[in-house]
Amino acid sequence: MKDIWTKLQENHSTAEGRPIISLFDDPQRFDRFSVEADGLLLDFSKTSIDGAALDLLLELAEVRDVAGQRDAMFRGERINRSEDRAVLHTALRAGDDEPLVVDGEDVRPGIRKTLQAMEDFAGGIRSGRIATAGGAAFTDVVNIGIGGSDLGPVMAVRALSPYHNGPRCHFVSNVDGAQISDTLHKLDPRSTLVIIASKTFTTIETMTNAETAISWLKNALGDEADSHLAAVSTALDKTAGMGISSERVFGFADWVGGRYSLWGPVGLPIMLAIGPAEFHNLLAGARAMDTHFVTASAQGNMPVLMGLVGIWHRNICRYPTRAILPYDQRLAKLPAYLQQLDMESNGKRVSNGGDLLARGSGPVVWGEAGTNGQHAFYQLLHQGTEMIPAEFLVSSRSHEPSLQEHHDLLKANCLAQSEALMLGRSREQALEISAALGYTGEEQRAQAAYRTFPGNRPSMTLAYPLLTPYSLGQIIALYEHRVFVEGAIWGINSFDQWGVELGKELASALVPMIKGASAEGKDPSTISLIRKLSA
Ligand SMILES: O=P(O)(O)OC[C@H]1O[C@H](O)[C@H](O)[C@@H](O)[C@@H]1O
Repeated sequence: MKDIWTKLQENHSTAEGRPIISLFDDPQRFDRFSVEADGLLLDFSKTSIDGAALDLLLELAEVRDVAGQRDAMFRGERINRSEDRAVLHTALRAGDDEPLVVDGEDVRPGIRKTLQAMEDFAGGIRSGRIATAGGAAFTDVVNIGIGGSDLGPVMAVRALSPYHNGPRCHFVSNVDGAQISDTLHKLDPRSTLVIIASKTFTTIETMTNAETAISWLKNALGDEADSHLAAVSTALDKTAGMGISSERVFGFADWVGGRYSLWGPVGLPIMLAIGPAEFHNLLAGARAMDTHFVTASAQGNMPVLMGLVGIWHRNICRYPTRAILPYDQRLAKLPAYLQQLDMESNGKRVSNGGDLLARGSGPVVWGEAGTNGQHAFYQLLHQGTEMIPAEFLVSSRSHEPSLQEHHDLLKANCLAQSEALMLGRSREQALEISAALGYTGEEQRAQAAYRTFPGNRPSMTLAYPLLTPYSLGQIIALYEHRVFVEGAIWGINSFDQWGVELGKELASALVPMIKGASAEGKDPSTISLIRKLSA
């Protein structure tokens, strides 16, 4: 019997060259190839997936037991096999009283306690009750962290700027002294709170930046610098070693992956910026998406369908990348956030069991806020030699009602792009345009070729009412679960990240060589580069 992958491949080959627009001969196309959940709409009708392909994809999800794997995650089973850990970021936003036992212990009371501690602290800083060494209210917060201890808060704080009513938040991630220097330069240590965020509290970039920031505080405040510090980590022994007092440390457990951690203490800058009540709305949005993911049938399940479209594009159409295109300037950091979420989770070449994968896994994820991207790389999307499935995000309403003209233009541009990608412009139309411009003969042919758009390029559009804490929570959780669905189908561990280790080890060994120690044993390229960089 043919396996589903073969059947999918055959479906694809048979339909090769069929215009996506022809699929709309089916008047039900939009309804069947879109899904709504709690105000969100995901339209994937502008893809080459037809009814038979969708049925096969749904069968694939069933054969791969996506639902069973999902339930195992929510139950707290140790699905992160290589690190022997549960995966329970969903528990941070569950708001649920039913016991959830991990390692013989109900984790719910601890989650509630930490959330309460975050609220007390954030509330205190925001009201001025927790004051600076000089007795004033903090005006600025600097979050020092990298990867999962940076990208979530950076993305969400920026996304939710209309809700900011707390201290200004700044972020330092890169070990490049330029970033911390540029950040601290514009701040006053006497009114600045520094949060050191690191799950492991060993990450060299964060530890180096933390030391620099602590010295900066100490130079201005002496022994009182401690009252301007807080930490977020799973390694409470290490935070104590840095001299951060325990009531300023917000812990979390190792069953929260770094790139899934903004729902707990790593989200402290978000709570400081928008306040505990709005932070709860962020959690509520994610919780609603969790409930949808757990309860909706596969046919109407947004993360499942989004994941299946991803599988179709990656494994059946063999497109190596996907573009994230938010028509929402406040989501400008979403592509960077999703790069870590998706590529660190699913950029794997071996299965959960340690065998080489038979087919491609996670694609390259990249993107930029629309409309800026239109004036940069969309040329390639429309007329380049690569096919790049595009994922548009756009809201019905904006936070700027007095600037309605802007939002109308934004929406029109978003829809124009998915339409142009799908429909393209035929050679006949292009010839007519060239003729109207006065070109004839060979020149008309060439001018028409420049103006021809092949079309038939797939896209999905995620539409949401307005970018609020609630809808942002829904959107992030949607993408988390989409990554989960794809990883479950590929049979990989989406929750480890061994691929980042080798570079870290080699960097530690190279530091003395950069400082002048012998580089003997290194390859000739590295030796020559050390010499050049030491000059
Ligand atoms: O939070 P930390 O322990 O400092 O880790 C920060 C980041 O660095 C690591 O190298 C991982 O690749 C990321 O998954 C992680 O988010």
